Amino acid sequence: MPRKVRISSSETEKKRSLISRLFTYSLPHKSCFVSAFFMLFVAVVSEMAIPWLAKVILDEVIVPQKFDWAQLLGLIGAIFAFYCIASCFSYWQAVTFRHSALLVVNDIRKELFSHVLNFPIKTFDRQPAGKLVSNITNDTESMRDMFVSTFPAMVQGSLRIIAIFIAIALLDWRLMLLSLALIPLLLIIMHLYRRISMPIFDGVRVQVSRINSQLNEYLQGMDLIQAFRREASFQERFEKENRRWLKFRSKAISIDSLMLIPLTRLVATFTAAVIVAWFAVESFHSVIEVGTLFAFLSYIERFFDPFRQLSMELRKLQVATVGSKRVFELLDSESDHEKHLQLPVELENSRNIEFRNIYFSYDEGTPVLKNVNFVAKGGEFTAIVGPSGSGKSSLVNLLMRFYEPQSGEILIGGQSLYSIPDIQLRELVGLVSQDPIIFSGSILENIDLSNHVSDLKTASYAAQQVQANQFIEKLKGGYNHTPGHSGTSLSIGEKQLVALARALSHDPDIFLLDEATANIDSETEESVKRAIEKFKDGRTVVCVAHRLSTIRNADQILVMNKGQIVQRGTHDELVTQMGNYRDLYLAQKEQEENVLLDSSFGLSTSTV
Ligand SMILES: Nc1ncnc2c1ncn2[C@@H]1O[C@H](COP(=O)(O)OP(=O)(O)OP(=O)(O)O)[C@@H](O)[C@H]1O
Repeated sequence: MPRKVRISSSETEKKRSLISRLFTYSLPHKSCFVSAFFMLFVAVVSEMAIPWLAKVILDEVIVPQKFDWAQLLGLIGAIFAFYCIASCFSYWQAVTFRHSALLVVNDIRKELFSHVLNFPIKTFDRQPAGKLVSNITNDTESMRDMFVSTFPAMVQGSLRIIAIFIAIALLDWRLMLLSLALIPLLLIIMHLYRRISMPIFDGVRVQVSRINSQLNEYLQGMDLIQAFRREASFQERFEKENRRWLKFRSKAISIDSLMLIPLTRLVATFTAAVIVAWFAVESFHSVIEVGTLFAFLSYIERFFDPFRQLSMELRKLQVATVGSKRVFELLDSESDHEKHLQLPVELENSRNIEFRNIYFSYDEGTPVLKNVNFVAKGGEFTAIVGPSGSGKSSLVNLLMRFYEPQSGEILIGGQSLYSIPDIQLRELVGLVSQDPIIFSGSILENIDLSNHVSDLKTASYAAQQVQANQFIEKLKGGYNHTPGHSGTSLSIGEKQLVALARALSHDPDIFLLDEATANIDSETEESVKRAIEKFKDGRTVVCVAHRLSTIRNADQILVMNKGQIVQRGTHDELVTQMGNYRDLYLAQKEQEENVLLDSSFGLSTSTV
C-alpha cells in the first residue's frame, strides 16, 4: 500500500496528500464503503422525490379539485414509500459508514502499535508516553470522524445540491439560475465561519489535551498531593484550566448559534421572499401552479442544509487532518521491523562481554561514558558500582542495545553486539531493570513474559531460585493471582522478586541486574546473592549495585566515576586501596552502624 507522504511546498498540497494517504486505509474495506455510498445515494434520491410528488398532488389533484382517488392514493402511497426508503437507507448508510470507519481505525491502531513496539528505546526519550497514548487513541479517533461523518456528509451534501438543482431546473430554469446566484453568497458565509471558528475550536482542542495531561499527572501523584496537603492548590490549578476550556467552549457555541444558523436562515428567508414575489408577478400574466411554488420552497429550504452541514464538517476535517499528520509522522518515524528477519550468528562458547574504548552520550556534547574498557568473563560475576549519575545504567543500556555508542566496540561471545539479531540477543540476556514493571495479568504471566505459553513449572522453578515462591504461594490464587493495575497490591520488593524470576525464566546465558536489590530487605538480598552464586555457573552475571553488600562476592568490581572506570578489582583488593571504592565502603559502613545504633537506642527506650 502506498503510505509515504509526498513532500510538497504548499500547505494545501500537504493537506491533500495527507487526506489521500488516509483514504488508502479505506481500500481494504472498499466493498463496505461502496455499499454505504449506494445506500446514501438511494436515500438522497428518495428524499428529493417527496417535494416533487407533493407538487403533483397539489397541482393535479387538490387545486383543480379533480379527486381521482386511485391517483391520489397512489401518490400518497408513493410519498409514504419514498419516505420509508429514505429513512431506512439513511439509517443503513449511517450504520455501514460507522462500521467501515471502525475497521479503518482498527487497522490504523494495529499498524501504529506494532510500529511503536519496534521503536528504538531512545525514541521514548523524545516522545512522552502521554503523547503516544494520545496519538494512538485521540488522533485515530479524529480520523474515524472523518470516515463516519465528514466524508459521507461531503458526498451527501454534494449529491443533495446536484439533485436539488436538477429538480429546480425541471420546474423552472430561470429559478435555477437564481439559486445558482446564491452559491457565491453561501460560500462567503462558509469561508467567514471557517476563519472565525477555526482558532476557537483549535483552542478547545488544545485545552482538552492540557486538561487530560494535567489530570494524568495529578492522578499519578495523588499520594504526594495528599501527603503534602496540596489538594486546594491543585484544585485551583485544575479549575483554572477548566475555566479556559469553558471560555473557548462558550465562544464556540456563540459562533455556531449566532453566525452559521442565523446567517443561512437570513439568506434562506430572503430567497423564499424573492421566490414568492416572483410567483406573485408571474400570477399577473398567467395562472401559477401552487404545487410548483410549494416544491420550490421545499427545495430551497433543503438547499441550505448541506452548506450548514459542510461548514461544520470542515472543522472536523481540520481536526482529522491534524490527527492524521501526527499519526503519519509517527508511522514514518524510525522503527526496526526487519530486526525479526535476521539469522542468528555463531557465538563462542564462553559468553564473555567486552567493552572496547566506548564513548557514549545521549545528547551531543554531554559525554556520559568516556573510554570504557572491560571484560566480563563467562562464568564470573562482574559488579559495577559508583555514585549516582556516574554512567552505570548507561552501560547496561548499551549492552541491551537500547542505544548505540558514538565510538568503540562491544563484543558478546566474540561477536560484535551489532551483528547479533535482536531475537537472539533478547534470548541471550535476562534483564532486571531499576523499575520492576508489572503488567496487567497474573503473576504467572508476568514471570513467563518471554515465553509464548505460560508454563507453571518453568515459572515456579525461576521463582524458587530467587525465593519469590515463598510470597507468591501465600497470595490468593498463588501464581494465578492478579496483582492489579501496575502491580499495586505488591510491595516494591515483591515486584523486584517477580522481575528477577522473569529474567531467569527463559534461562539466559547473561544475567544483567540494574539496581535489582535496591528495594529489597537484607533477608531477601541474601537469597538473591545465593541465587547469583548458583546462577553464575557457566553464565555471565553483570550487576549494577548501590549496596556494596550485594556485590561483595563479585569476581570483579568496576568502580565508575563521571563516566569512567576509575578502579577495578575484587572487594578485598579495593577496600585496601585508597580511592572511590574505599570511600563508598566506609560511608556505607558508617551509615549501617548509625542505623544499628538508632534501632538499638529505639529498642532500649521502648524497653525502658
Ligand atoms: N535517557 C537519557 N537521556 C539523556 N541523559 C540521560 C538519559 N539517561 C541518563 N542520562 C544522563 O546520563 C548520565 C548517567 O546516567 P546513568 O543513569 O547511567 O547513571 P547511573 O550511574 O546509573 O545513576 P543512578 O545510580 O542514579 O541510576 C546522567 O547524567 C544522566 O542524567
